[in-house]
Amino acid sequence: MTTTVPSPRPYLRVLPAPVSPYYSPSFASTSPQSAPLHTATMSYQQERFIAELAVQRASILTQKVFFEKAKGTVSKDDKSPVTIGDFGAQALIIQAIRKNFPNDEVVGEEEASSLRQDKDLSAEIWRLVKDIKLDDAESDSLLGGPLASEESMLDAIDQGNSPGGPKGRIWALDPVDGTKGFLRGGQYAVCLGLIVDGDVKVGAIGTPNLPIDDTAPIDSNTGAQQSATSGNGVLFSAVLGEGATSRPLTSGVLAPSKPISMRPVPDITQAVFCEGVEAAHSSQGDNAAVAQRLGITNASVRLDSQAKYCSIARGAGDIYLRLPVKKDYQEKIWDHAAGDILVREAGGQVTDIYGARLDFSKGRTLAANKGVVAAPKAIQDEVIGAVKAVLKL
Ligand SMILES: Nc1ncnc2c1ncn2[C@@H]1O[C@H](COP(=O)(O)O)[C@@H](OP(=O)(O)O)[C@H]1O
Ligand SMILES: [Mg+2]
Repeated sequence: MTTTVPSPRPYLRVLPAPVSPYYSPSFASTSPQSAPLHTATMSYQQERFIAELAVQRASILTQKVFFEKAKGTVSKDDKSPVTIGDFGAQALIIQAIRKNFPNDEVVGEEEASSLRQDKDLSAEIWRLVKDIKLDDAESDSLLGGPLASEESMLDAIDQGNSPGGPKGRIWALDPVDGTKGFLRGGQYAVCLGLIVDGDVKVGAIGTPNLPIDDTAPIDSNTGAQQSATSGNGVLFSAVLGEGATSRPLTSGVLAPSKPISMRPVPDITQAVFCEGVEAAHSSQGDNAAVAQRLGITNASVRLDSQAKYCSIARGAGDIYLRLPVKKDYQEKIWDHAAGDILVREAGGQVTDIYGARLDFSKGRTLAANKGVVAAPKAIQDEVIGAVKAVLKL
């Protein structure tokens, strides 16, 4: 690295450096107006830091809801379950973005119209949201401190209404990705990505139910039987050109981070592939046919949410297959932005079924792509070849 690293500032709060040689602190400025830290090799550090803290704070809320029995489920128009976790986490994260990057737009999964109709649910979410804070006061105030009122919470949720597109700075936010896993008691993820002029630059993902140990093996039960004291929870992040990291989720200052990378796959038949739990979201039959064509004998690891991207990025799996079930389904940018940059910065490729990069410039959906295939760079072409053969592309 050739740039001068700015001296640590008072707001730069991470836990004490471990003995590990991997320690790499985040840098941020107190406000977007302060002296820019952006240099050729230090770009987006402030965005990464705020994204990590915001995801960490929202994860405190989702974990609280996760361990409560009644998750306040209502139905959206598309009948997918929405919980108080989704709404609360979206409000908290958008507040943090507005505080630090007031001119940025947000493409958020949720909108508050149904909440405005359901006063009881709105009040219940507000009771929860108003008490959520990082237990480090400085970190919390960097994110804007508590929201002022129930109305400001609803307004924050509605600020996730950007149409997206090819120009400007747009955050893609999935406050609780894998809602079905969340309700089932399995994997879910709090996901935030920054897209600049159509290209993902920053990603942060909180996975409260993944093991902290990057080398821990995963299987389809990973994340089941969570307890409030099981001590799991990981915060992943990446910046374009700066690599990918993981660190334990905490309830205050950021923990020290470690770099992560995909593992080499010298023999593709030994690869482990991940897919979604929900058969409606990707074709498990086609995924299996691709694996078979590649000679993979290991059973698939089924995980909800972008925990799949996280798992392959840290070498706990190798390939992520999301082959379409419905021809006309357009993947949503918030389901992939953070995972895309995480895997690419960990040494992988993320493409659609044709081998084309995901195109985040098309609005709220990946309108130019079909399905998702992610793998280490060295084997991506081989995987895409198998996908094309199976799908007869
Ligand atoms: N027919 C479909 N094909 C692909 N993805 C779909 C889908 N219907 C819903 N999804 C998306 O799949 C996401 C979950 O992915 P996965 O199955 O990998 O856990 C959902 O996110 P939410 O849970 O945030 O609503 C939702 O946006
Ligand atoms: Mg989602």
